[in-house]
Amino acid sequence: MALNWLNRPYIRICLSVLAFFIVAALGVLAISWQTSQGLRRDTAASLAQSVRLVDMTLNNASTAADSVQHLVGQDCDQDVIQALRWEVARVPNVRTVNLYRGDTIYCTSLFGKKIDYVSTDKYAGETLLLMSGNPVTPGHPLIAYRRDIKGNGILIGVDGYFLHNILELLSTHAYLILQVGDQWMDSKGKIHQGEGWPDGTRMALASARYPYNMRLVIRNSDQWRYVFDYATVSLVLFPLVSIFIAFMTYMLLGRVGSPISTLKDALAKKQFVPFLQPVVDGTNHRLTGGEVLMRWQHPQSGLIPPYQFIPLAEESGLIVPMTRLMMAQVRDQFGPVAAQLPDNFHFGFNICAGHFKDLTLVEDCKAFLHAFKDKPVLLVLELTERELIESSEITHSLFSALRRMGVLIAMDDFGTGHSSLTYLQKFHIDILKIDQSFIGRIGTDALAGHIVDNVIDLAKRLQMVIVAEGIETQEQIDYLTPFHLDYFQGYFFGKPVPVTEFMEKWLQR
Ligand SMILES: Nc1nc2c(ncn2[C@@H]2O[C@@H]3COP(=O)(O)O[C@H]4[C@@H](O)[C@H](n5cnc6c(=O)[nH]c(N)nc65)O[C@@H]4COP(=O)(O)O[C@H]3[C@H]2O)c(=O)[nH]1
Repeated sequence: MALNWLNRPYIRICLSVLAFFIVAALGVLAISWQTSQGLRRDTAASLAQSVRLVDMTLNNASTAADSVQHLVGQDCDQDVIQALRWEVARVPNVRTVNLYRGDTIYCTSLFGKKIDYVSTDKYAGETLLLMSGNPVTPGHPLIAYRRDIKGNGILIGVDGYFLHNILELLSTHAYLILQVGDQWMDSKGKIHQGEGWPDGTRMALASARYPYNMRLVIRNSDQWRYVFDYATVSLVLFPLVSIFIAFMTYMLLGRVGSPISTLKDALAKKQFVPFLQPVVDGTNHRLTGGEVLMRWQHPQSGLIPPYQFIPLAEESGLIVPMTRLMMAQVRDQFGPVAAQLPDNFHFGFNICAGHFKDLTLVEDCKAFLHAFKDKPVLLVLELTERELIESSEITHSLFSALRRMGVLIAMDDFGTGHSSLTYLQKFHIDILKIDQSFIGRIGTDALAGHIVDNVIDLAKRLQMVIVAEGIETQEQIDYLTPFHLDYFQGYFFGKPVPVTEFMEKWLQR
């Protein structure tokens, strides 16, 4: 019961929403950790790969330089020009091969003899220069490779197309650039000067062979693109898992948190079953009826006695449908074998104040008696003295309707409560059931015997049918016999048993 508050709708909704956000947050954390690790790994691999590919491209320039190195300082005759052109044709990625003296180019593969100025001081590490184009192909980027041999040397133009292809291919999840000195090329092949890279996490790798760096920037947009590309399943799965967990939380709180919901569930599954205890004639001890006592046939805990669930059932109002279930089960099981019941057999059902709120009780009693139309039985409704029924218009019309049908009313646990004579008369009580606590005192001491005598005496004066409950010993029977009570009930005659056992033991064949 202490956990009942968990069952309140808004608490259940709040906790379910909380469960949703906790699982979703864990999911977001897991996805972002997983993808950021993956992204770092992939971009580091791209960086290393880009350096390898740019090195390979520049190696071609170096190979071409090796081949024409012996021509450095020679005059620019046809053989030299031919040799330079031969390298352009032979070596991949190489666009031009030129010879220079000091700061002047004097022999080129493209134009043969040509005088042009070369700004040797702009070369990074005296080896590489990024250019956005040359006079022949302006706007077409290239990288110049220089090999200097004591003031003279070779300049090789490497096509920027290959380089920006490398950048483009390897920059799927980051902004990748090739940096030479203070110039850099982006993946579109555009040459920039100075800083100006986008914001984000930066990584860099320098070539071991040539004076350039590959740099990359992981932008926020890259992170998201990576998440959508590589964590699609998790992105779909985590919200679904979160919704499932929230749903389960809601359902479990509904069950675990509330014993009332557990009772409701048990009622829907018809786990409440009737047990019957015989009621015998006070003189000849022959079977005259049976009291229907409810048991909970729990799938895990086994048979649960009424004191563990009846109070909550009464408090929650569930006792009404539970009793209706008892009546229906007894009706359906005994109806077909009614012929085997002794004449005027009575069925006693425990009824609490909650039943007297509307007229469905009348309908239930009518249906019950109808099932025994070929071999009529008596129906006794037992009201406990501890919980008195309030007198109202509806209770009076209910009692009148019940009386018209021949239903008998018994006052259970007589002697323990506070029912007055007026009360007993107002509700037309037919039967008094002397509480077992009085019967249990028989033979214990002289004072106890005195109290029992008085209760029996009071019951007799009220001139009602009397039942002595809780008879367990022969001594109690011997004590009660001279009082000529109408009925006896107790373990001495029989304990409450399941319907089938009751039928086997007590019904005539
Ligand atoms: N020690 C001892 N006990 C004996 C003896 N003879 C009978 N009893 C027990 O006394 C109780 C008699 O029922 P109750 O006074 O109506 O008291 C019932 C009744 O108030 C309530 N109850 C049981 N079934 C229902 C039901 O269907 N509806 C409602 N509203 N209450 C029920 O639970 C109470 C307890 O039921 P049970 O545990 O079945 O306990 C039963 C029965 O097993 C005996 O010789 N010695």
